[in-house]
Amino acid sequence: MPLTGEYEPSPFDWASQQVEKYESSGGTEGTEHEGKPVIVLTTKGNKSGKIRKSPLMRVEHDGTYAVVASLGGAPKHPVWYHNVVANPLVELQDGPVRKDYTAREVTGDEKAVWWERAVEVWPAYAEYQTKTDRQIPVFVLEPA
Ligand SMILES: C[C@H](OP(=O)(O)OC[C@@H](O)[C@@H](O)[C@@H](O)Cn1c2nc(=O)[nH]c(=O)c-2cc2ccc(O)cc21)C(=O)N[C@@H](CCC(=O)N[C@@H](CCC(=O)O)C(=O)O)C(=O)O
Repeated sequence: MPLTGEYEPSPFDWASQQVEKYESSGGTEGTEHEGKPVIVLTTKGNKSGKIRKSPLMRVEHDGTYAVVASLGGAPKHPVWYHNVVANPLVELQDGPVRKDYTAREVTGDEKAVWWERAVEVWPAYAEYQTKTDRQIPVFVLEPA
């Protein structure tokens, strides 16, 4: 069941413009960042109830995805993290395919496996983690 509510574009112009290009092209344009694949995560605002969309690096294994709340190694989590914690039912668009997923934050060995997969796709994640004491969260998204 798709998330419903009023869509509020990100105030980060490059992010909202990438979402716009991604969605208006049916997932055929705006699907990369520095040559690497990107997905669009749709979440429900945990305070406003608005629909929020975040382009994120694509980390996938056997039909399961992971999203990494890195925000470039900033001291605080991206706010979409709090949306997912509050409302684990999310949507993920990968190219032309958009589906519902249930997100859960992973820890320990399971996180280590997904972190390795994430760094393989986007090595900068490892660098981001060295920039902050914050443990960069990873969610695994399983088909809802
Ligand atoms: C700027 C802020 O965005 P954010 O949710 O913190 O997310 C910041 C970034 O993570 C987000 O822009 C990502 O898309 C950036 N980004 C990546 N960010 C990552 O964290 N990981 C990635 O792998 C990643 C890849 C990526 C690739 C391409 C690209 O263009 C951007 C990429 C934002 O949207 N703030 C809104 C509020 C958004 C919101 O969700 N509000 C909630 C309340 C949230 C709360 O305060 O609890 C609500 O509506 O209820 C505002 O200030 O009005």
